[in-house]
Amino acid sequence: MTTPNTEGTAAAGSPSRVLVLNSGSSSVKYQLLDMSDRSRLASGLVERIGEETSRLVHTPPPGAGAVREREGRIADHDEALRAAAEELAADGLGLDSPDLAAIGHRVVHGGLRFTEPTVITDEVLKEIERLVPVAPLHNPANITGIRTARALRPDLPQVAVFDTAFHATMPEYAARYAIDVETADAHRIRRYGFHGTSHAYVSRKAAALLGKEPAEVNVIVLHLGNGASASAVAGGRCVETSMGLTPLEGLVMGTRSGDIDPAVTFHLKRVAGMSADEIDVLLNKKSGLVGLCGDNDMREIRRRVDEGDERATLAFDIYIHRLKKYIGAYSAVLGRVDAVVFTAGVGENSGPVREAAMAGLEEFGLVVDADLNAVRSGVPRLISPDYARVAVAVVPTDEELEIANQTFALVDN
Ligand SMILES: Nc1ncnc2c1ncn2[C@@H]1O[C@H](COP(=O)(O)OP(=O)(O)O)[C@@H](O)[C@H]1O
Ligand SMILES: CC(=O)OP(=O)(O)O
Ligand SMILES: [Mg+2]
Repeated sequence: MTTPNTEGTAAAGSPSRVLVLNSGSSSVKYQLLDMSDRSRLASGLVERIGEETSRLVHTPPPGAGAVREREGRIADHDEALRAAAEELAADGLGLDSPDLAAIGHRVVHGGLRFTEPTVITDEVLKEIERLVPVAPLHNPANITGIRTARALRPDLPQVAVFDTAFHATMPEYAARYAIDVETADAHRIRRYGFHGTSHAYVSRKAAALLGKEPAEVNVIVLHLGNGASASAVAGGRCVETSMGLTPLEGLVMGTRSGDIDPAVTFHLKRVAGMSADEIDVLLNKKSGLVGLCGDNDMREIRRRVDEGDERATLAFDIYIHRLKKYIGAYSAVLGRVDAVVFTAGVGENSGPVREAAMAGLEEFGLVVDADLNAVRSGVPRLISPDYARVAVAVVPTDEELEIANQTFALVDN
């Protein structure tokens, strides 16, 4: 890891800050980090972009005042980023600062080509655009973020860090679908996997929590946010993950179905008369937890479960059942499992999800300690008892820090 030189002549005053943009389909998370000590200077979230009820929440540097909020329509990701830039400027941390070394962007789909952090040129941007059909909810937002950031600071290196990159090590037998090889290859149809920045960061942190090197451990990472995915990481390398050509395959998610029989789509077209676009919206935005019970926030679902609500209970049970199938499958893929690790919004915060997902898996060496599971904390921690054969852990993810590290490593030379 490079530590910027703050003394001497050549590097004196060399820029050491990185702005990270994590643009989702209807949100932007941003963070400004000082890479000399990896501290977070300011951060924020713009959510419900495109709706009347958009909201920006900005956290200024420690000691520089209270969290600020703006409510009211923010039309698109361009406007969102400009609003974020205004908030940063109000803290004296504007994008025009000479201290800024680079802007790092989360880009969800990197296809076959991008398996490393990449400085964004016109040609790279074109390739990210070409991948829109396989990440229709995500790549367009990432592209808008890149365009606006380039317009605001055309002189600055902009770096793309890809969700797919960490999964590029999957063996061919895990990455390939069992469909006609020529057709698959002609259209680059294969399993790419997503949330890779998180799976990489969390699997490394989990090894550290066990007092081991990443190369020494096999872990199953469960990234359970609004989008959700599992990965099997053997000795620091991803060998399996639950998302595929697009972020639709795998686990039950907030609004996405995860695995279904692909024939459901022909059936919807032939029998229900739906178009490909309508089926896309159904499976990506109106399915998963929201399709099953009308809510996609796990807090609300748990509240309803506790009140005895049948639809919420069934939705919860389907979510947990799918998780268990993946834990079992990935245990078999790995052969030996050292840790099962929960992360992201649901994984980090929902004790009931962790408890239910581990229930009945004692034969796999998986046990959760109820007291440890009830602890609320922002640091990596074990929730399994000492005697358990396999560690169960909660490791908060930090995609922004990981993107900042990869971005800075690329530009700081
Ligand atoms: N205290 C909590 N208990 C249970 N679930 C929570 C809690 N806080 C957040 N969540 C869940 O986390 C989800 C958001 O996770 P996050 O990782 O931020 O998702 P994304 O990055 O996809 O927006 C929410 O939709 C909600 O279901
Ligand atoms: C790839 C993906 O599903 O991302 P998110 O969870 O941010 O929607
Ligand atoms: Mg996320």
